[in-house]
Amino acid sequence: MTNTNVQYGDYLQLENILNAQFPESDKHQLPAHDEMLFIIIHQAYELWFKQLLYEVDSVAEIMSKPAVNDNSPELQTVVHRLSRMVTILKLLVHQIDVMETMTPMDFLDFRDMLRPASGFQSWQFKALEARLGLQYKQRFGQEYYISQLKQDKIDIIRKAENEKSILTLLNEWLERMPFFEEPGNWTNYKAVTPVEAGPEHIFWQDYRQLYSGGLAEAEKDNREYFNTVFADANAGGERNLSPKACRAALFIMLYRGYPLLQLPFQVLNSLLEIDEQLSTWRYRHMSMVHRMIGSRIGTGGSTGKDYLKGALDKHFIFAEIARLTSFLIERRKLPVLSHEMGQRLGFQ
Ligand code: HEM
Ligand SMILES: N[C@@H](CC(=O)c1ccccc1NC=O)C(=O)O
Repeated sequence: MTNTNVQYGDYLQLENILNAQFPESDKHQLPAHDEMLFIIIHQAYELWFKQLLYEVDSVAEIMSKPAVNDNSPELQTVVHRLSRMVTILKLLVHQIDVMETMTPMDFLDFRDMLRPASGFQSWQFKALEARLGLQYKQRFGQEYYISQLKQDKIDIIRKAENEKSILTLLNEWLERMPFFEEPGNWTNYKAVTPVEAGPEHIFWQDYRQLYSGGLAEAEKDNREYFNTVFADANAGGERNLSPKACRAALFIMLYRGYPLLQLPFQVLNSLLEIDEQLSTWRYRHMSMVHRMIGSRIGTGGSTGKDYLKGALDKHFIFAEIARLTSFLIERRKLPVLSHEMGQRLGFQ
């Protein structure tokens, strides 16, 4: 056994973190009991943001490798860490309950002393959004984005924006999915609908026709929408996921029962859950803000609740994955894959 003498308090740097609460109300000698809670809650959030960033960075590192094997321990690690992030985010959503034990009148006791501080200055929160894939051009209220930040913190956010985000890495990973380009998987494919020889892959020709056939009259526009999302001719523009990547993601969702597609499905699913938890947090934060300060402007100078509503509506990161559910068809109508493809995906 290694001979050590690590002490609890030293190890956890308790001298530092337990002596890091300095209420403004004390400085002004205008005691406000709830400011201690306000500080500690924010500190707890920032510690968790740090952990989330640590997990995101590690996931990005694994996904940056030229080939992440779909059935490998590496993908297992990605899934495991993404689910950990989901669990942490759920905790962060619940933590709002504790904040809400403070009443608007108790908040007013110290609110004015905080200006211009606000959550706007949480560079870790912004870096987290950026590392996941939220781009500057997509942000609501760009005028506020870095308005309250000092240059060293702006640099941290810019650096996070310039690294390959999880969304970009997801696109690259999906594009590398090999199954459609291996002819042996498709020679014995039995199309359900009449297909013609042509440039479009037999599976997608078949699937497009199956999908169109199942649409209600009022949904006929979805045919065009299908092509917009999946046809190579429509690559580029504002999209983060290419048609090829979208085809791979849809295929994973459709055939997730095959062993080789189980982990990839969980990757997609955890990313959607991360988006959902972040959005739940934004919603709960916004409602809390409305309850706390009504329609007053924020200490950070924004319109307050209205700004937060705009961010809530626009800051979805994995929306292009979420919208793929419009293109699912019933399991019982799914084309049966060839024996060769079945073997390739792991059923013997
Ligand atoms: C009494 C409780 C709170 C109130 C009234 C409140 C209010 C606000 C307001 C008005 C804004 C918009 C910026 C501004 O103009 O000030 C904002 C932004 C923000 N707040 Fe809070 N907040 C509260 C608690 C929290 C907590 C506990 C956190 C946890 C870290 C937090 C994190 C943030 C973040 C990250 C933003 C930026 C959001 C974005 O740009 O999308 N806030 N908050
Ligand atoms: N923006 C809030 C104040 C506030 O919540 C806050 C102030 C200082 C440090 C963190 C804060 N939390 C989140 O915005 C307000 O306008 O009341």
